[in-house]
Amino acid sequence: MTATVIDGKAFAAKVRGMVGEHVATLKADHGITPGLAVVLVGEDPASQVYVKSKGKMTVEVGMKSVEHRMDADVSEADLLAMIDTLNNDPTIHGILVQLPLPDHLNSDLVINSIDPAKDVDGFHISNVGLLGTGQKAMVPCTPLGSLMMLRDHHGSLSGMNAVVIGRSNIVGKPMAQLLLGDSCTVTIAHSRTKDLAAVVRQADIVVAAVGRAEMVPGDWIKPGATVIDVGINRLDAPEKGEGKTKLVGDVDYASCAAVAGAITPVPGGVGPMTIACLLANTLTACCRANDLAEPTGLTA
Ligand SMILES: Nc1nc2c(c(=O)[nH]1)N[C@@H](CN(C=O)c1ccc(C(=O)N[C@@H](CCC(=O)O)C(=O)O)cc1)CN2
Repeated sequence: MTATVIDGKAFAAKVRGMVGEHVATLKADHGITPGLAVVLVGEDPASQVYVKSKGKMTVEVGMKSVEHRMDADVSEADLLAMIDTLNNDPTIHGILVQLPLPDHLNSDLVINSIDPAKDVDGFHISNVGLLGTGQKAMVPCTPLGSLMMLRDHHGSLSGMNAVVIGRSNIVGKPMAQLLLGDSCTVTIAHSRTKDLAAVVRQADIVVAAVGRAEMVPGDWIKPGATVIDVGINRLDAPEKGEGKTKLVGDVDYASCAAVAGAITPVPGGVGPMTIACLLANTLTACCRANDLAEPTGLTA
């Protein structure tokens, strides 16, 4: 079997198109422009690229984009003061603090200082609790994007066996909650799971979010299963030339694609959906703040 490749780049472009259309209607009918503020602390090169990309795409869908760059040694008090200002700014509907933060900052404290209604990352403890209890929440972008691709590919996920490899607060745990919400039978596996291969072989849906390059081989995959690869790992690629690198996921793509029914590539799979869903979440937050109908097909 050769798997269908789920094209996250194309899907993300479609989602951004839907967001853009809804934003145009919000402006025309209500005079409202959704606003997203992104806070970047320090100079991590990858974070700088992601933040730049977020700003560009925010403007492309017609939203207001604000970027705040703070020095790597910024005090926690100054960062919290910045978030407080954004919490109280009526033109800002979404606030995101780019992760990871430098070690001297308490990420939990910082995230939990964001107004939960503006927490477009869905990382605030209130949103975690709302999602876990099946209530209306802001949903983390990477799991939301993965769910959208799964729904698009399968229609209903009801009754499917899903195995999520990885138990991070950002991907693994919310992904499991979302799959449960769509009536999957969900297993969360991790580095200490006994006989991980046997657990993964039971899955109709495998979500690999373990952060280890090419960890899942094709002989762990049930024939015909759908594989969502959340990993983004940069490896040296001397075969491409001196000093060159390449991106790989958490699954061994070639061997998994030979067995799976469908698979997301890296790059071009889940990654682009993360920013598309950030824009969708900002739109959702703006609609909720203004008591307007939420966009359909862009929420969990
Ligand atoms: N506050 C947050 N911080 C971080 C998040 C997040 O969701 N919220 N996620 C990641 C980084 N990230 C967005 O912030 C992100 C990662 C990857 C991609 C992406 O499109 N990747 C491409 C490859 C890009 C490349 O060539 O390097 C792909 O997979 O095709 C978008 C966003 C950590 N921090």
